[in-house]
Amino acid sequence: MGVKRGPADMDGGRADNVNRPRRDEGPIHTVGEPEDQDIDEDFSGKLPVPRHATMDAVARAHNFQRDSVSYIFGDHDYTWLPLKQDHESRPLWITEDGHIILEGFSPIAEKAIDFLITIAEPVSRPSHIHEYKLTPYSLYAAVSVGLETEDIIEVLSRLSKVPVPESILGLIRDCTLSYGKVKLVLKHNRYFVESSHPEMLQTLLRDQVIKESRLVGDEDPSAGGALITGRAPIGKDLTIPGVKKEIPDPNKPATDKNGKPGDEEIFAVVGLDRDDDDAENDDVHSFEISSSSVETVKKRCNELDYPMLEEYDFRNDTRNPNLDIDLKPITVIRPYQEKSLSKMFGNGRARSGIIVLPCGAGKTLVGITAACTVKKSTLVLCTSSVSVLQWKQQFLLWCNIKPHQIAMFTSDQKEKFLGEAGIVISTYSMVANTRNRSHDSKKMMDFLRGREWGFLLLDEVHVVPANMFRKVLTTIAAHAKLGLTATLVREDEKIDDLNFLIGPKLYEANWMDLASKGHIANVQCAEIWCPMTPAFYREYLRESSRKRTLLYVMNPNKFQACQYLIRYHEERGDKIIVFSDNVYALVAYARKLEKPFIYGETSQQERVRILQNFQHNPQINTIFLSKVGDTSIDLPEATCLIQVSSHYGSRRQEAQRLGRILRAKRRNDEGFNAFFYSLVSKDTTEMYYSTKRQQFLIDQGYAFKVITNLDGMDQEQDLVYSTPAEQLSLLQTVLLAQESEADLNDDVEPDADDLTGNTSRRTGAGGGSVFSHMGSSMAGGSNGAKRSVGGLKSLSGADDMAYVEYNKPVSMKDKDRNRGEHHPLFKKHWNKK
Ligand SMILES: Nc1ncnc2c1ncn2[C@@H]1O[C@H](COP(=O)(O)OP(=O)(O)OP(=O)(O)O)[C@@H](O)[C@H]1O
Repeated sequence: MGVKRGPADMDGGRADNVNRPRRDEGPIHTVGEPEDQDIDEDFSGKLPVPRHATMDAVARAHNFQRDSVSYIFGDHDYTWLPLKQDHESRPLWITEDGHIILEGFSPIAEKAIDFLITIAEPVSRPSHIHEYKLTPYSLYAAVSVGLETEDIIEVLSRLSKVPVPESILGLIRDCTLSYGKVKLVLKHNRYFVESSHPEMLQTLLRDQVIKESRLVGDEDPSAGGALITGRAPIGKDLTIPGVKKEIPDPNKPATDKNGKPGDEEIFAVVGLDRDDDDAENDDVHSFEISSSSVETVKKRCNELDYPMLEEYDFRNDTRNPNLDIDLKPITVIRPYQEKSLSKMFGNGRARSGIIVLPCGAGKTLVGITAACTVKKSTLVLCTSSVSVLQWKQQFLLWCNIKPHQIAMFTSDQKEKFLGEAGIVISTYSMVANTRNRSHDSKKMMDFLRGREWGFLLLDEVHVVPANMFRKVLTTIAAHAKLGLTATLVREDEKIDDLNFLIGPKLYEANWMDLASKGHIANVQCAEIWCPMTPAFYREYLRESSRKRTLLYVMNPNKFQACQYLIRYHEERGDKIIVFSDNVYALVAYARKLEKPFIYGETSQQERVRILQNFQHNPQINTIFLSKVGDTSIDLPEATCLIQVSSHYGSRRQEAQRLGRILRAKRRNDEGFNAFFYSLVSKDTTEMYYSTKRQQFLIDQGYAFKVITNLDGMDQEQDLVYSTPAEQLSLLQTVLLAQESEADLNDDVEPDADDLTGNTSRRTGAGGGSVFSHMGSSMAGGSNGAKRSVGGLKSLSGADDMAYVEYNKPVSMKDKDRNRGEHHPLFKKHWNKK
């Protein structure tokens, strides 16, 4: 996807073109800017022929005339689609390949967004135009949260400016008709494939793979492998009380004459749940499978188009003892936290799946509230022992659990809870590790393995390798699983694995939406281009690739930009975190600028001392952190982040880093903005990586302003490395440094679990959004970067920038206005103020 390019970078001979980011790779591209000339020249007025031949044929059949901007859209020029007569009152287009383009400014956008995130994957959500994609998984997720085939089709038709293509209708029917009819149920520590449609089970059993996974004999030897038949569990009293479902008329406009939302009943299907009337009266049939083949069977069922739904009827589970746990009366969950949980507990049972919330939006409390709802023994798995401790503290903070009911299982602590039910918090590697277990660990594993867990809470699911999940899931028998993450992106493109290992994505919050409502901070993002000094650049062109990294990170102009930004923001009263993945640079910068720093080898005592000073001492306003600070450091005082070196093209790391300032305490102060700067050495490979890294955040609607010249820096006194002699001495030091100093993978927490593997050098293909590759004019203003000579004052909102619109202070009233109906399960925890 993206901007179509002319033959092989025709401007390759330009002097400033060394390692220039490709135009179609990211935000350093604004349609209409002089830099686009090469594209115009390339095409010399001729319009490119789309690669998608069928699409083109259809376009021709519709007498479609391409216009002067068609080339920007390439294959994604859908202007030929026949519009309905009253299209202006409808907010979206849907294409044959399942892309949905939504007008974010439509009066019914908010409701349409609720519907779309339930049925489709958000691809890109800048302020004015959103892009979504329908996929089989997103449709499974829609069914699993209660939507039905015809509801999806009808609402989509009502909202669409164009007729919903036949291929999409087919996709929706194929993916939704059989989904949810077959369930995976855990009973008495044994797994059963269950359905009220015996013919479906018979079909599955005709498959060789499933047949081989079946355990025959236990249930009734005389039946010779016949299905087990019983009554369906009754869950009716737990469903959301009657929202009347009326099938809406697809031809009725979505808004009324005044452009206001028309009849709201079309949206009633969102949040509506399958009623279990049918199931209640039905017999259910099942067969047993072995626990080791659960994953194989799930995968096979997906392939056979009978994806299994995992639900846990926890209220009717009398076998597993209840856990006396509830949120404290003072705990108040936020609207989006409630919404995400209502997707999980929609029909009074617990569905397994993944909830995606931005960094700092309170995933921990979502997990804890889910545990308080299930009220059965819970196992929480996180990525490091630091997080284990934090989870325990958060449980004790938010709910009434007694300390003896909550146990930790790490390399240092191997506790069991007292009583029949309780909570264990551990790390993925403690549970997945099979080698060299100590005696205590073995005993603890027997404890974990020997019981049924009501609830398995999986933190930071995006970082855990699929094979580690497999080990965990085959070792631990859990009824309901909830995965939590902020960034459902992986550079190794293994996200789909999570769908069948954990379950579908149940909910994904919109970052911009939460920022505009004051739940996370507004952030101004900027990429600062620091020219390499001639001497550094000469060596950069000459050196091997590893040394090159050191040269562009240690560029004296970058040092100066960093120093200047620190001064500027300290004077404004900001608290600043400077990130450097490269430890050599981290130490060099921090020492030169006389600031404290923390990296993998810093002792726990020293860390605590530095962090406490940063939080409470007005003299310590800047700290330097290596990647050990990417996650698990909660510093709500921080309001500015400067990145001097980062981990290649990792979109996830960029988002996690941004997360450090999203929780800023001052976020609700009038006009408050947090700042996120990436310092990038110009004309080096760093620019390419930087562009890749920003992709995820751009898809969330963040705008990266590219600043090519920091106003006022040339008049600044006492900047470091300001004389040629100092710069030369720095260059010599860098040239004498070991090549290994350029490594980014050697900085590990002493007790960290190596979960990530080495995905660092792999860079993902980006988010694949049509809009993220286009200029701000296309994406509604807030997407895409604008190259400009920027002053810092203008960055703080003085200029007419796209992101000024996020500066509005948010009153509590505004926040309250967005409340809808509450789910009965969480009503008592809902904001009582
Ligand atoms: N409902 C709430 N009421 C008050 N404070 C809340 C609520 N939800 C979350 N918080 C606070 O927000 C902050 C961020 O929460 P948390 O650490 O759970 O975020 P997170 O989503 O896990 O972030 P990350 O992905 O960066 O780890 C914490 O200080 C937490 O106490």
